[in-house]
This record gives sequence, structure tokens and C-alpha cells, in this order.
Amino acid sequence: MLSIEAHGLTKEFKVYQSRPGLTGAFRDLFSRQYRIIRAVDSINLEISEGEMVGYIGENGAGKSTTIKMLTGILQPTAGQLKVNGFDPHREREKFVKTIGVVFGQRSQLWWDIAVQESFRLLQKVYQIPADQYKKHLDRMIEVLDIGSLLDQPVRKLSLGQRMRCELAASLIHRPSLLFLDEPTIGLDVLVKENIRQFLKEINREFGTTILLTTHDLSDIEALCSRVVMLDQGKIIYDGSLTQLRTMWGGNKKVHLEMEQEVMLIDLEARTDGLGVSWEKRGPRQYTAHLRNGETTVSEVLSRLVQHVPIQEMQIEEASTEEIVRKIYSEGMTVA
Ligand SMILES: Nc1ncnc2c1ncn2[C@@H]1O[C@H](COP(=O)(O)OP(=O)(O)OP(=O)(O)O)[C@@H](O)[C@H]1O
Repeated sequence: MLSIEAHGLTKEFKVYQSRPGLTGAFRDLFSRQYRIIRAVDSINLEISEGEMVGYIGENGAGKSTTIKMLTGILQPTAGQLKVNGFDPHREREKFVKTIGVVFGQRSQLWWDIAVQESFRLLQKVYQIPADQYKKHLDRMIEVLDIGSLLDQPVRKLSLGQRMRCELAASLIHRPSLLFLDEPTIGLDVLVKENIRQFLKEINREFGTTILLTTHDLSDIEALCSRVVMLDQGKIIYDGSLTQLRTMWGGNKKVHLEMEQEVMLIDLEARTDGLGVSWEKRGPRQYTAHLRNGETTVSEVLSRLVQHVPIQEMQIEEASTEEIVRKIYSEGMTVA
């Protein structure tokens, strides 16, 4: 079943412009000039239950506006939208019980009261039966390791501690779909890793669908096999991270250090027909330049290992960050 189904989803904003000077201000009183910004431009998006999808784009690409429509905060200007089988804006009351939302920059917990009191309030809001609430919350407390934080007011927590509590709060009612907006922003490496492990676990255990918006591509690499890329309100890529790397990653280099000197001609002969060219960098150091899409590292190595003793190996390839930056600066032409 589909968790998210959007067709031709569009959101336009009317932005009023002021005319300069006193006369301009006076004229604005009677007729205001405006322009239309199309923040989300007719996007089609289908996300199946249990998928973990990364939603990325530069500042102003339209990510937040999409998430606001998907969570029912904003009403679309045009298009069809069903999330968990509901129209998020029109059927908001029933719909919100089926989703969880974590915005890294904003808190859903009450600032001055103890974390566990916030949890209890949420239990009331979502009308969760006591036994179910306790069982599920105990599990969250254990996995997120927040037992010692429960009696502290939120304002006294560090960012990492607060984020772990935010995650528990967003999942208290066992939503089948979780929206995460920059969930690891400002966190140190260890806390980031804990949160990623936790997200993988709830996805595996409960089949929770996760839509993750982030500028931190290492979050996407760790969690999402699918990535949707947005540019000026339009989806410019929707596919696997692996495919993105293969198509736009450019050529790979494999640096090898052999146990003894090898003839360049010998390496060329052994990897003949594979789409690889060789360079000698030192007495025993060589670099294989693999042409994108024509061969793989394992193919090249399998031709060598039996015959040439390799001592050290290092693979050099473009990082996801570099690839995405390249796509945004050069456009979506296949390299
Ligand atoms: N309430 C609004 N009124 C007018 N314009 C808006 C409004 N909200 C967003 N926009 C405009 O819509 C476009 C998309 O904004 P949006 O916040 O969705 O982008 P984003 O991808 O989330 O960016 P960021 O990564 O900076 O959060 C921008 O040009 C923004 O200025």
C-alpha cells in the first residue's frame, strides 16, 4: 500500500510588493501589487509503506512547503494528495493520529515541564490506552536511553538529549509514517549515529515509513536507499542513491601498491576490454582509471588478484555531497 500519493501537487504563494516612496505607499493602500511564487510545482510522488526516503534540495527548493502540505499544515493550490489514505488538510483531526513529525529546529515538548509530563499529555491528546502506552513507551525509553531524563524539564536538556526525547514523543502513538526535518542538525557524531540506528530499528520492527528532509547527506547515506531531489519546486531526480552515484559519480580511481614491480603492459593485458586505463605513479604504485558505467572495482580486481600480489589498495570516488553539488551547479545532464 502507498503511504504517500501525490499527483500534480502544487503550492503557490502570493507575495505582495511595496511600491517605493510615500506616493507608492499611498497607492498600495488602494491597489496592492503582487507576484506569485510557485514553491512546489506539480510534483508526482509515491512512497510505499515501509520505505525510507530522503527528500533533498537547496535552500528555497520547496522542501518545507511540500512537508507542510503532506502533514496538513498547508492546503495545496492544486493537485491530488492522499497521505495514509487521508486528505491531510481536510481530514486533519483523524489524519494527525497516523503520523509523527520531528522538526530539528522546533520542539513539540513543553519547555518548562518534565519530559514524562509532556509524554503523558501526548498520551491524552492521542487517547492512547494506558497499557499500550506504557509498553510502547518503555521500549522507546530503553532504546533511546532516555530513562534518566524523564523527570527533567526540557529546557535543561542538551540538544542531543532533547532530540532523543522528541523522537520518543513523535512515536508515542505508533504512527505508521514519520516526517523528519533535519533530525540530526547540530548533533555530535555519536548521538547522530545512535539516532540513525534507532530509526533503522523502528523501520525494521514496525515497518514505519520515513520521509527525511536534510542538508546532511550522510543521514541519507546511512538511512535511505531512495532519494528524491527537488529544484525550484520540481522533482529533478527520484531513484536510488546507488544509481545517482553511478550516473553522476564520474570516473573512479583505484590506487594500488604491489609487492613487486609489474609491467604496465601486463596490467593492461589482464584488464583488456574492461574500460580501464593504467598509470604508473612509482616503482610499485599504480592507478587504475575506471570509466564510469563500463566496469566495476571488483571486476578489475578479480582479473588481477590471482596473478599480481597487491599490498595496499585505496578507492577514490566522488562523495555523494560532491555529486549533489555538481548536479545543482551544472544541472541534470548525465556525465
Ligand atoms: N508563506 C510563504 N509566503 C511566501 N513565500 C513562501 C512562503 N513559504 C515559502 N515561500 C517561498 O517558497 C519557496 C520554497 O520555500 P521552502 O521553505 O519550501 O524551501 P526549502 O526547500 O524548505 O528551503 P530551506 O532548505 O531553506 O528550508 C521559497 O522561494 C520561499 O521564499
